[in-house]
Amino acid sequence: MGKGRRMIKQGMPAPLDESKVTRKRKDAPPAPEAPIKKRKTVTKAPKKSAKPNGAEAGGRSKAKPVKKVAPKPPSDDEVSFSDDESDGDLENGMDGVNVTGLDALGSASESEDLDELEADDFGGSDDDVMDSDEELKKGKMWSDDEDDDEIEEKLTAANIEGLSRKLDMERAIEEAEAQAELEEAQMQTNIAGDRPKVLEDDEDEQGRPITNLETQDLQLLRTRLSDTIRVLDDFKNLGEEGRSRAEYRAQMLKDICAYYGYSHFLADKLLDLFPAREAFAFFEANETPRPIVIRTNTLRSHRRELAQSLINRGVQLEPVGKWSKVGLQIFDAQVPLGATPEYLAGHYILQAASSFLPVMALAPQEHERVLDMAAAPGGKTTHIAALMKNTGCVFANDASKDRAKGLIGNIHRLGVKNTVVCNYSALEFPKVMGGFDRVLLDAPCSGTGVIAKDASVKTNKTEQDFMKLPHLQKQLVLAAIDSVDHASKTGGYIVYSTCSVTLEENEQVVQYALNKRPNVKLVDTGLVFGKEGFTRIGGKIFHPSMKMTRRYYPHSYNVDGFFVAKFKKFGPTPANAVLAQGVAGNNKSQSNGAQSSNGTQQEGEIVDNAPIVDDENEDETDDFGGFDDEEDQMYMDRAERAKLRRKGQNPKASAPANGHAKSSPKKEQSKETKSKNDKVDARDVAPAVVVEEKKVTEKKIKAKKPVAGDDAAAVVVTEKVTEKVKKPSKKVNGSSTAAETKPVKKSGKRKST
Ligand SMILES: C[S@@+](CC[C@H](N)C(=O)[O-])C[C@H]1O[C@@H](n2cnc3c(N)ncnc32)[C@H](O)[C@@H]1O
Repeated sequence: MGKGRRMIKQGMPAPLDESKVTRKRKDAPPAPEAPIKKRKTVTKAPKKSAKPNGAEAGGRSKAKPVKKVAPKPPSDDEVSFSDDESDGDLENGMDGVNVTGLDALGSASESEDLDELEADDFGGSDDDVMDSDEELKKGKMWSDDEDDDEIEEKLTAANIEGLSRKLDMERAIEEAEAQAELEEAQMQTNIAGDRPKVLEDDEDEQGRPITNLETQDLQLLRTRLSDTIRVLDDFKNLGEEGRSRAEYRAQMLKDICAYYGYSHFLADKLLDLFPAREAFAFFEANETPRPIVIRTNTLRSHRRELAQSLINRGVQLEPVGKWSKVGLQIFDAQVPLGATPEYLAGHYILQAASSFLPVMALAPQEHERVLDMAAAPGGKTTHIAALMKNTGCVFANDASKDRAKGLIGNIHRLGVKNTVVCNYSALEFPKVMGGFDRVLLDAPCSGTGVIAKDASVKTNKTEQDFMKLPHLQKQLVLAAIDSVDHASKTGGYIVYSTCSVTLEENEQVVQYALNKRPNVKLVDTGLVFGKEGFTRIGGKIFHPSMKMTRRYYPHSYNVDGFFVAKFKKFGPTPANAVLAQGVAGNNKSQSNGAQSSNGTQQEGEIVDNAPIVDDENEDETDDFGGFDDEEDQMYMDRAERAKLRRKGQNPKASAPANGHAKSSPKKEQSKETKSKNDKVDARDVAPAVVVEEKKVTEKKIKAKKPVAGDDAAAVVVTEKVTEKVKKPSKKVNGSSTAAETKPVKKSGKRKST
């Protein structure tokens, strides 16, 4: 038995061991009161145990140590949003999609329910809790960005005292729980090596096994679950004769539904992701809340100063882990964390640890232009702005006007000054604006990674949701890719993230993007922990580079379930992208594509088409088949003439600087002898040409739907907005394309010097 999950450090844990899986607290014996150094703030009272699915565990009367109630903070993402937010706000394809109560969306967000702060979660004192003086003196607790020499004991002394008292108390509770569990296991579990009798012999008239086990008998259900897992772990030796693995798996599925209260459909989907034992750990971890974490807002404070202030207010905390320089894990708070003076002054934001990860992967740089496509309530936007030190420009967009209000609130509270809030469906990008150095798409999702926070996900997700949501996510990820400037000097990156663990919303979406956009490739996220994305699972095969994506699970890292993928865009968006989608799957190479193991293509995984091309061998093929050399040359020549005119020279009198004669020598070249390099030049030069055509206009950045009165005014700025330049139709592969648009360089771009 381990310590309560709220005490387990977030980040890389020890390998999974069932004995360490948090026991359901309903099973916990009454807390031994005597050995505990009782603190005034911790009240103990017997509490009725509850079924994991939320129902009362009938008749079971085991008491458990009762929670210390911390005042609930006005969770930053909940304050301003109504649950009944109209779907009309979520345009384009969101209708009828059962997105996890948007309040819980983005584990992301800061919706930890502080009422959950229970005393019995503060257990344990295992090694990974850094609380010793030794470590403190070595300066291990505070991150590299802080001056180690200044990690004074005075900062931590109060904290340590409180922590160690709590640890003593929790250790006693955990030991009692562990002992009870051991005794129970000895009584009820088959002795290792025996073949457990798990499957029922009796069958009903239709030949289905009759389950005699009362589903209400949680204890027996749990025992059977653990026996089933033991058999599945060692089927050869422990499986009953004449029984198949599938039968055991079916039994496990049934028991999981009964024990944890999942729909059959969702439990089946989640079970498919893991080996049996790990699946059990996953379901189990979803029954306990993740630790409360705050992110220091470095625009207004330093982590050390913030920690000191909160410790002075009686908050027990420590750095979230070495992987973050700004996170603080809260173990106990005697003040409402959402109403401290530090909170109100914007020194921190309540934010789940996993929500740091996409922004860390995005790694925005100072002076860049960054788009956060689905930004509300702004946990990640404000993190991005802080990393950029309020320089450059962040466009924080959300389709929900109500949620955008919360986003604006957070932006103001945290002192963010480089951000423009907009209210579009992200599907409208890059039409609204393009050419970003980096884009974050923290996509709307089913929330299967945040079940601990929103248990309704267990039952309210339907098969339709897992069709509609991925469909939207796929469209959004293409919009994200198309909004990035592949030629950005500092960036050219797209990060896609969800707080879901399903394949449909993660690897399949990423694979779809790879298939549809051969001008992107997956790159390392730079995150120091996380499991590799799947390259092969359940008959599905994904591109080998998928292992560069990262998966996070509650049972592995004690963080919300999460997925992070990082793309690098290395070529312009194919002019014929839309056409390519139309004819997808017909032909050509599968270099980015996925195939099922039997070689058949699967929906959303396969499609196209053009091969991936590295920057280096861009000259090998015209990947997108959409460049018209003559037309490009015309633009280049026109740009050259305009440039000369600007310099006061007569373009007719002098030859263009690039050596092309006015009449374009390219026209004289035969198609066969055209250099492929010319095409690359054309791509590079084309945007500048458009600038010459003065198609960039000065506009008010569209807070199309004004979002929040006075607040909105503060974040709406005047910017130069990209406009599209209509290009004439042209032939691609012999067929006429629709009139295409060409992204235009924005002269308003504020670049790093
Ligand atoms: C996971 S939440 C974003 C959390 C946010 N990134 C944060 O860290 O606070 C997903 C968001 O997507 C928004 N959304 C849903 N559909 C959208 C669309 N088509 N375009 C833009 N935003 C959308 C929802 O309103 C929701 O706020």
